[in-house]
Amino acid sequence: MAREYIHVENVYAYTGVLPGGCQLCLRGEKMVVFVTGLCNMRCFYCPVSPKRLGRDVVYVDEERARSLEDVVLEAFRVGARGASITGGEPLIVLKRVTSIVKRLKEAMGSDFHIHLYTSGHGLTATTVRILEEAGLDELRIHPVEDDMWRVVEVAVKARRRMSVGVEIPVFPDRVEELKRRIKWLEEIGADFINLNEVEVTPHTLESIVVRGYRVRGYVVEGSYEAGLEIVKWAARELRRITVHFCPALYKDRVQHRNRLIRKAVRVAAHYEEPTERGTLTHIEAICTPETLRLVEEGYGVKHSDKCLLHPSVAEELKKLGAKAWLVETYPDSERTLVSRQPLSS
Ligand SMILES: C[S@@+](CC[C@H](N)C(=O)[O-])C[C@H]1O[C@@H](n2cnc3c(N)ncnc32)[C@H](O)[C@@H]1O
Ligand code: SF4
Repeated sequence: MAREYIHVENVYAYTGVLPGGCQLCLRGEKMVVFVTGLCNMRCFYCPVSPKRLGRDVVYVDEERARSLEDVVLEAFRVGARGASITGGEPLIVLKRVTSIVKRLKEAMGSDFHIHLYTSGHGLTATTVRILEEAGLDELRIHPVEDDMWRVVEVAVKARRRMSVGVEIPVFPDRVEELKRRIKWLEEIGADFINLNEVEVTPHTLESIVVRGYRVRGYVVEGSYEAGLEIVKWAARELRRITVHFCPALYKDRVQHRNRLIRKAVRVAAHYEEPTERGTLTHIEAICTPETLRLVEEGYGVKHSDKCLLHPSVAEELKKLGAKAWLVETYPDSERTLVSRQPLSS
């Protein structure tokens, strides 16, 4: 009998039980810990920004982290209920990964769900145990070369409680090969495979196109249809393994936006208003006796020669003819500017 198959256009398609990490990610409750930009692979489709790839730097969401405590602080700040650890190749800095996993579990509680991405390069039964003992909940392997698929079997055999699966971009000319691989994954007892719609960035465009793929917008044409076909096939043919397809539009629009919204709501200062896009707005006004009065009444703060005020006083400022701007920023610690418009317009 065929299994249930769930498809919400541009959100997801899956059969089986969604991996724990994906369930939290759907709600924007996972923070992303980029543990190093170092990587010994050279995937032609690698989406990691050239600003990070090859550099041994740590970021949490979009913030640079310089210590373990920076990572924990961000988890508290955004109210994360889990984390995904990625890179570069996280296993190159295994010690850093285990310290982060242990510290996050200690600070956020044992229910805080942590998954790790790896190409599997250098992954052995010992590494799997080390990761599991640190508290890792889920391992997602991206076998970059044909002979690296066997690493998945090593991990499945070595794990005791951790969930182990594969996560790879799905190229439209590899559907039949992937079906064969997924059948094998089910046989060896892997828990899931996540198929990503292939994303294209300005720095991978050329290397993707020279291999004969067509690009539409920022994805490889046919990747969406290939992902859906594989999920439908798995619902019909397989019994146990979860097969999940994650469209790029969903990742970009929903996942990222939900994460920003959660962060904006948590970090907003008393003069900032979170928007439904996950940004923050405030009013920047030249300090005058009137705007300083609004500061004293609790609507804002004085910042050098400017008053930063809550958008709820916009109408009053317009009536006063105050020189002011409506400012929209991202909720990051730098408050990266999105737009700045005169209030009167
Ligand atoms: C960028 S990698 C970094 C972690 C690790 N080096 C790895 O390859 O798994 C994180 C995830 O992105 C996926 N990925 C890589 N290139 C992609 C692309 N162009 N589109 C969508 N997903 C991609 C990988 O399969 C992996 O699951
Ligand atoms: S293994 Fe991961 S980080 Fe390294 S090049 Fe490939 S996709 Fe990029």
